[in-house]
Amino acid sequence: MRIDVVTIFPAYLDPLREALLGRAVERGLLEIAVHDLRRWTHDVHQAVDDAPYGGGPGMVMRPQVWGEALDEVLPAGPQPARLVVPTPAGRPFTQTTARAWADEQRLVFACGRYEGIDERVLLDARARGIEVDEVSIGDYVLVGGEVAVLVMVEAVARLLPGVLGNPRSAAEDSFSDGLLEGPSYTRPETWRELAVPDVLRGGNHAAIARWRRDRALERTRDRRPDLLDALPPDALDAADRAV
Ligand SMILES: CN1CCCC[C@@H]1Cn1ccc2ccc(-c3n[nH]c(N)c3C#N)cc21
Repeated sequence: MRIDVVTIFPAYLDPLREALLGRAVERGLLEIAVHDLRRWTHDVHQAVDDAPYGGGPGMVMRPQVWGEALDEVLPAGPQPARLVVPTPAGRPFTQTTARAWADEQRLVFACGRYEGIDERVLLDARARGIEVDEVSIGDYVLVGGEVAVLVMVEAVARLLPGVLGNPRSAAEDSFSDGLLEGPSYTRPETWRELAVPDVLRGGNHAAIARWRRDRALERTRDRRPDLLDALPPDALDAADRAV
């Protein structure tokens, strides 16, 4: 997979060079290119924004600059690509989204700032046959799209073959079965007079699996009952329903 990110703050994306993702890039498991949007300005001030038509607070990002940038970074043509535009007005970005995008050959992220990007940029991309997803990482307001891109790139990249040391991690993590993950423990057996639950030290794998499922069901019911409601009818067996 190749990932391109267009932004006026390239340094915001430096964390993509660190740790797990940095190693995955070094190993050639994915490519990441970050582009400074000001590269496609032509004026001495490198202006990327202008006042909004219709008035209102703040500024809007200019279509000309974004159009030239995306013409170069995301040329229409045979190679399928998906343009992702983070916005608080977007559809929710979920683990399901991450899984779907993990199958893409190319993802291009357009990081807006100010009040956002002129709508015609998205209309033009769609008119050129490019898939455009406007997505939000949560119901709160950020200052720009860069942090959302860090979140989404990590969520997608960790699903790519070979990126995680143990492929079971991605298969078994939170949301994989529609539930939140339960509590985890490691050594020592007792810490500040708090003991690891006996079942986890007992070696009975069936009992451990049952205990973990019960804790995941309890936590999901307590913190995210909406996830329980969204499960398919046959997702919970009698033992689950007794929790
Ligand atoms: C505040 N300011 C005026 C109101 C509109 C948004 C704007 C700031 N802003 C500009 C570009 C941009 C992109 C994403 C987000 C964003 N916020 N919250 C999310 N879950 C986001 C995502 N994903 C915010 C952005």
